[in-house]
Amino acid sequence: MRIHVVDHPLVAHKLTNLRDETTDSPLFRRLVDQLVTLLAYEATRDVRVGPVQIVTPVAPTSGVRLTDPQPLVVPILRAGLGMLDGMMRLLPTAEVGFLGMMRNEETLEASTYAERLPDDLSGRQCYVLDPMLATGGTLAAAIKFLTDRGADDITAICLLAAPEGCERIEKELAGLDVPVTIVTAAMDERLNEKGYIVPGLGDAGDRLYGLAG
Ligand SMILES: O=P(O)(O)OC[C@H]1O[C@H](OP(=O)(O)OP(=O)(O)O)[C@H](O)[C@@H]1O
Ligand SMILES: O=c1cc[nH]c(=O)[nH]1
Ligand SMILES: [Mg+2]
Repeated sequence: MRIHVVDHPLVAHKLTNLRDETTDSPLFRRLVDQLVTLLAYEATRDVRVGPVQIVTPVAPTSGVRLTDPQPLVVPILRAGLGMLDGMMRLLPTAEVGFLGMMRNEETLEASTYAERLPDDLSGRQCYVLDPMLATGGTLAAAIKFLTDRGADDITAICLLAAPEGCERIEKELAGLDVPVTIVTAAMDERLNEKGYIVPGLGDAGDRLYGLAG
């Protein structure tokens, strides 16, 4: 598993504002949108392209275009939905599959409550969107879901990651012969006793959409 922490002053600036507890939901949503576009630029460094011939108004030339099958973007509901528009701005021809997952806040175990994905993901580059990689339970389950469908190339874009969660994913994916890359704006210090990322930004879903009740 490869972990790429994006080191860029604009990312750091926007992340600081995102973390700030005085940032309200409308600004939080805008910052998530802007951050994901910056992270996606790094995350798509290996997106598959193939050569094409075109003619400019001046002369014929060669270039590249994204190849089929188009990449699949998979936001993890609920909070990952806040990252979808920013990702699609960069990859407008991508297809979108959905996974609804929820972490039990007592046991910290993730469960899946919704799924709408293509049946066969072999040969597809999959980009999973989830702002928080905390214990890693949610992302590990999502990656297994995708590999069970044949995905063979997975990149997860997370705004924040915790070292404990990355270690867990590494362990759970040992033996899985699929390249997995995690792209994040920051590797935070640790988890607290409630499984929240420290310093983190609180509950991403609640800050995007309000309390789930
Ligand atoms: O790494 P983990 O310990 O599994 O935690 C991370 C998950 O927790 C949050 O989702 P949550 O369950 O709060 O659902 P929500 O997006 O609907 O708020 C977050 O959006 C991640 O999906
Ligand atoms: O810090 C955390 C951990 C899990 N989910 C969140 O939204 N925030
Ligand atoms: Mg939540």
